[in-house]
Amino acid sequence: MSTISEKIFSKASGKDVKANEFVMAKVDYAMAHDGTSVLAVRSFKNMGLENVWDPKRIVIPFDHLTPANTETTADLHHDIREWIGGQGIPNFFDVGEGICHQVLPENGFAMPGKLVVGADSHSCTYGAFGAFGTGVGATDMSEIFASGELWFRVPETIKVTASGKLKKDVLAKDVTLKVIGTVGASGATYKAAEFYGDTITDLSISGRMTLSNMAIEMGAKAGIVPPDQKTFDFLEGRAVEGYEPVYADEDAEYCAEYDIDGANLEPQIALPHQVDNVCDVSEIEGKKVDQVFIGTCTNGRLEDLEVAAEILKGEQVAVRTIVIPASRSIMLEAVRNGTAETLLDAGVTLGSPGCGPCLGGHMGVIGEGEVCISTANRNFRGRMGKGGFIYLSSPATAAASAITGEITDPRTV
Ligand SMILES: CC(C)[C@H](C(=O)O)[C@@H](O)C(=O)O
Ligand code: SF4
Repeated sequence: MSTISEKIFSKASGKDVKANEFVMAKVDYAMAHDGTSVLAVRSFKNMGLENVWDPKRIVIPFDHLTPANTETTADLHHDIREWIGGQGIPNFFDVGEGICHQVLPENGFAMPGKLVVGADSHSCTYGAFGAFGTGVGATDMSEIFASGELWFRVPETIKVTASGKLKKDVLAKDVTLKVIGTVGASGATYKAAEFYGDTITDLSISGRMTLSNMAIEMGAKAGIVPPDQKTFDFLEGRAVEGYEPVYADEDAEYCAEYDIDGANLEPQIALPHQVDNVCDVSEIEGKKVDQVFIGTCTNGRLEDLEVAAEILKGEQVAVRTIVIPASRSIMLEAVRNGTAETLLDAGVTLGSPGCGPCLGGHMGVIGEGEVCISTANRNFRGRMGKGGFIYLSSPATAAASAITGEITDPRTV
């Protein structure tokens, strides 16, 4: 009678464990990016350590401030590159390769049954593949760099079931926002979520990543989709090693259960400045926007760019619209299949793969009082620029709003 998390932690700690037990767990893959590796490496060196536990199990993508925005960033990138070279870490993804949470799955590091820990809160994205993916702080990451292990309290699990076929232009992001609006921004604090129901199994891998990615926005340690044939097909020829899918037992214990009506779901939007401040897009249609941003580890995948291109085809954007593919391979595919051309024809600014303006560092920061509709996962006050207002939506709603210059239900354009 175990949940997926209890089973993964049992395997990772070598003993049968239940929710709320403390365990020392062996980490399968450890990730830090340009932002957090700086602190993790500093802490690693402060411990007087020389060599990491296993270079092959560490993955470092540069994505947050790439290409470097200031001399300070360039210097930090330089120092980390040197450290990576010195440690012989083979899985280094430099400027332009993409966002960590896209790069790891694309390169087969996110696999069913594995414990994948990242020094970034959205490491829960790997749950889309049936892994226990979770974020930790940079100093915890330095412990993993040193020993390959970290202590955890095995989380209790909430069960979220979404049923019914989604209507046209209602996307994975709308399901995700509905889940967060229902559970609340702290409704799953220190718990894991497991996602069930035909709405979820019908989602593409990309859509499942959107859902798992935002598990942390309801406080969850992990957001796990049980692996199925779609997962195995995606991992075929990609997984870096063998894996064993893990499923919950029929009589697994959940601390709370939520049901989502997928069939009657409308396009959703999160209003400033809280991610669970969610309503139907139709309720706030007409609100003027200054900028549209389509990208991030939540919605910067090919499918998202294609949805936007389909809506923008033959149209012109009314406001500045920034599209940033989540990885180089996505960008390449978008160039090859004409998606990039359609977007550029419509007046879009195409950015190089990475986090872009998601956390207000560069490439589309907004000004005082400005409104941005974004496909990202967070709309905290000041996140994309002091005094700005962020609305979170699907790429369809964002693209429709780009045409009109105001928040627009994608079914009306
Ligand atoms: C910079 C990093 C630590 C941060 C995170 O952990 O989430 C960032 O990726 C974010 O989305 O705010
Ligand atoms: S795209 Fe945004 S949410 Fe995702 S890792 Fe980068 S900064 Fe964090």
